[in-house]
Amino acid sequence: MLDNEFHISKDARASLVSLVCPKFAEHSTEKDTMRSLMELRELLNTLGIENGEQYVQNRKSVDPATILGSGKIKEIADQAKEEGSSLLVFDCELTSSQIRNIKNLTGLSVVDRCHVILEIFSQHARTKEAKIQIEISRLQYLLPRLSGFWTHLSRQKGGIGVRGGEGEQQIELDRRIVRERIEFFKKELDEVRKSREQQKKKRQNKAVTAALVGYTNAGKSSVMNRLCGVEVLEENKLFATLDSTYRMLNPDTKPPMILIDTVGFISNLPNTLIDGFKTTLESAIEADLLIIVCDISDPNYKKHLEVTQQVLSELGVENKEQMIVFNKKDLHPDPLGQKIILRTNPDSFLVSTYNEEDMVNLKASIINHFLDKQEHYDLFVPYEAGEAHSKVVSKTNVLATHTHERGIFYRVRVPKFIFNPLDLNKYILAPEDPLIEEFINE
Ligand SMILES: Nc1nc2c(ncn2[C@@H]2O[C@H](COP(=O)(O)OP(=O)(O)OP(=O)(O)O)[C@@H](O)[C@H]2O)c(=O)[nH]1
Ligand SMILES: [Mg+2]
Repeated sequence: MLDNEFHISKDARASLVSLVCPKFAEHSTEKDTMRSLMELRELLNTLGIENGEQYVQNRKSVDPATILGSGKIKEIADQAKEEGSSLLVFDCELTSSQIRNIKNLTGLSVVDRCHVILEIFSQHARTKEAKIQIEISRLQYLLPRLSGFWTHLSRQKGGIGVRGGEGEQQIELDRRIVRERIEFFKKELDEVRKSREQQKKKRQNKAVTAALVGYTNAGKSSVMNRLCGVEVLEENKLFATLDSTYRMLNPDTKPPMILIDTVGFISNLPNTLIDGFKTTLESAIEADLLIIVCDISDPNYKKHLEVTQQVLSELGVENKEQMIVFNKKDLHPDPLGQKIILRTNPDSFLVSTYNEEDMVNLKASIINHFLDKQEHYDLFVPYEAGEAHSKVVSKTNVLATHTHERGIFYRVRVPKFIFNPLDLNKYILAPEDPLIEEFINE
């Protein structure tokens, strides 16, 4: 059930296939396998594909030709056909020859977890950059697997009975077309990036940014909507958000504070996608603060945090300042467990996006986090320095002012990178200046 562009058809009914094998990462115990299968079901639901039975085999080692033993595969195929499935979805990555072997054994369409994730990304991308980036990732994923899909394609095109040689030629042709398309999209991407770089430069040093990151469906977009009073798409679906969205968190501070909503993470994210998504996550790489949102009501929340840290370290930002927001506390009615979680995770908050007070407090904490990082300056600006007064008022956070017969005393808070170019250094009062004492004690 793949179309000519190798998209998975929504009309397909899918049967899920997996294994428990001590030597296979993420599938070494029954618990791991089941957790991952649950997630695969969610992924298929997100695609709108009906999912049927799941079939799991316990194995000492992986069969290199067909992952599970060929006898078991045939048995699964018979049952899958009986339940009306036309698609086998393997909850692991399959090579081209594995896809081909399993397809030849079963006569069913065969896709893997990576293909499903790519399909969702492909459907949910909104901006031009994300669309191009995902198409490149999808084509790069397809390229080495074309021969695996090909018998299927030939059948779809009414090509039953094509001779082996003809098939090989066709695959070569397909590969060339795909390679050319990858090149084409890469050039397009370069163009789009150039204009984004320009926008980035405009933004730089004009605002401080915090990026909401974390596992898919944790509630990142909901936090963004509540804190910034906007309406970004929030949905009970995996990967509802694919493009970074920037929204003003607080326009009244100097510089203004901006919150960024980003694409969610997931375990077993294929490498081709991580590379592709570095672009989408660049906003997180550039952000001054990472706010990790975690769904505390999910029994696998620890695993989700682990995956999040893993992806962050793959992006090279694991040492950036972090804050953890444990969300959906309304679905986790265990006060003792909540206390333990907060104590074991410093710099963390427990919230529900449905709770207004929680959102007010969280917003204040984020704003204070930035303000606390700013430098304090005590300035004395003579009345005649008209422009300096307007710079102080418009570019810094004024904490206190006192008028004097010769000028105005200002106690301000502002990041160094904003203060230095303002050329106000000459008005800074030395800490021992008696004027400070006079004003502060007033
Ligand atoms: N019960 C409960 N549900 C919540 C809470 N916060 C968010 N949700 C729900 O969780 C689902 C996912 O929320 P999103 O904000 O779309 O999650 P996300 O992290 O942006 O997800 P992706 O964009 O897919 O990565 C939605 O159905 C929200 O309504 C909460 O505090 N409590
Ligand atoms: Mg989202």
